[in-house]
Amino acid sequence: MPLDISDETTTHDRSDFVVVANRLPVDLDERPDGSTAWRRSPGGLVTALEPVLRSRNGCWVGWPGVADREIAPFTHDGLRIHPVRLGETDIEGFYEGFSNSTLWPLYHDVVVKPTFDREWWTAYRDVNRRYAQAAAAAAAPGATVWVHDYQLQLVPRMLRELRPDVTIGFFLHIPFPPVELFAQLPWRRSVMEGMLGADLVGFHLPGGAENFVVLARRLLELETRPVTGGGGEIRFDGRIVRVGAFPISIDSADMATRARSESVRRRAREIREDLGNPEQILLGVDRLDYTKGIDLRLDALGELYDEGRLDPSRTVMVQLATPSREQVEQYALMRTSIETQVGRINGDHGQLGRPPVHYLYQPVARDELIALYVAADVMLVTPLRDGMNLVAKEYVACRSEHSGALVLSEFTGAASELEQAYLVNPHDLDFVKDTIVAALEQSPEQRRARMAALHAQVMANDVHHWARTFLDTLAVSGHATDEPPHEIAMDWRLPSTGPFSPTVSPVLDPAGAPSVTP
Ligand SMILES: O=P(O)(O)OC[C@H]1O[C@H](O[C@H]2O[C@H](CO)[C@@H](O)[C@H](O)[C@H]2O)[C@H](O)[C@@H](O)[C@@H]1O
Ligand SMILES: Cc1cn([C@@H]2O[C@H](COP(=O)(O)OP(=O)(O)O)[C@@H](O)[C@H]2O)c(=O)[nH]c1=O
Repeated sequence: MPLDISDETTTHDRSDFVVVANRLPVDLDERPDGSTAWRRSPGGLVTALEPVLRSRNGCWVGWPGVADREIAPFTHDGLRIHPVRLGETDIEGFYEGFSNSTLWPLYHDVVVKPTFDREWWTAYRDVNRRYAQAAAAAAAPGATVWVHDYQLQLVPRMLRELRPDVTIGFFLHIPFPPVELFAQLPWRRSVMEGMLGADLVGFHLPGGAENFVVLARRLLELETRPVTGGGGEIRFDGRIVRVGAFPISIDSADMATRARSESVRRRAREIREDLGNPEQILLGVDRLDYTKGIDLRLDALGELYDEGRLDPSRTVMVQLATPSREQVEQYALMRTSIETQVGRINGDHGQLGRPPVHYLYQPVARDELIALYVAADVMLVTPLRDGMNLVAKEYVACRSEHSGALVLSEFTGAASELEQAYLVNPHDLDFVKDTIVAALEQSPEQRRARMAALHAQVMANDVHHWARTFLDTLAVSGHATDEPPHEIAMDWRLPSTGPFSPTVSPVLDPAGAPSVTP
């Protein structure tokens, strides 16, 4: 039933632009002495959306990262925040369970086996309803509400029921899987219908958009129309839902400016000294997640030292791993396994005070991270699957002088744009090893040519461009009526599917015959 928004006493607190995401941009840090402070939340979604919200003066609806805290709306560092309360059992069923032990592995190519649990689904549905209610309360009449990511796929439809007056965008930050994988989900129909509550559904890559349209046709038997270049239109519930690809990015100019600052340059020199002035520094920067391929790059490095192809006194590696989803079993297992690998390499190849692998399991502050990007000669980004991977773009943005090299997995969204990187299949260990050596040994001319092309790409396609193209398309998509789907110019699409198009369903059926029963 639609929500009554006529209450004059509350409408002044409502926003014309509302971002809804599982996490707020800041987490509440509860310290052992009982004091609290707000600190930046982990992950690329926050990195990307924070500057967008800041420039559009909207409000952010999300969870403050701790259980059972009732916090009234407030402003933090110029950002308007609307916290959503989650209890311990919500966190277990909705966040650790359905979001991160069902959807996350399913959408990332079942890198680990997803668990299908009916109680988690109930928790997911209940918590999605709470987010929809919070968004409905925060949105001004006729507002634009932008819902984000796999944790909140039911929110668009629930929100539309509460607030038919608002325009709703939905963006998925992780890969959207092919039909064969998605069809495993027992609640596949409800999830699809939840997302179809939006006026515009966005993905990083055309492959994800195409998978979604194919599913709408085959699973829900909806009328769809593909649009040249990926995505399309879907007729659902008397409306036209648009679907497209919008590759996310970073605040490139801000990153480049910070990287050029004297304080960051000085810190980069100190880091090199602290590491014992090695000739070359390799760098990995990830949330500690089994999708990121940290283990694979350590395997490659270990073998290169074992075989004498790299000298541990001349080439060292820094691996930052932000703690992530620590209550989920697979993450705890991955941590143990990575730390065993680091210990093995350092045990075999280190000297007193000179470990070849410098490993930190802690979040690292922004300026320290940028100094590490500036110090690193080769950046290693080797996920098995990743929606985008902003770390790759951040490293490139920091290389205004066109130095350094990026080794990048083909299975990241970023690979479709960063074609001048050293692209690798992370499963091909010998190729990864050869590529790391090639990146370290590249000539200054090769280095400059590759990095100049990469840097130009990232500087020209920043996060403001991403937000603008999505929101401009949403503005013309909102409240589309039930006319037959028509050909539209998708000039906001990604121009190419990149070197490898991993998420396109191989069973795309132009005739549209449903082969999956709902
Ligand atoms: O909130 P957490 O469970 O701690 O996880 C952090 C975020 O991880 C994921 O990030 C994704 O978004 C990035 C920006 O689009 C993209 O570059 C990356 O490839 C994705 O993995 C997750 O999707 C977010 O919801 C989380 O906040
Ligand atoms: C390790 C580390 C990272 N960051 C920042 O986190 C994001 C990571 O975004 P990405 O898209 O690469 O991947 P996920 O969203 O995590 O799946 C990026 O902006 C990093 O700069 C950080 O601030 N501090 C850290 O220690």
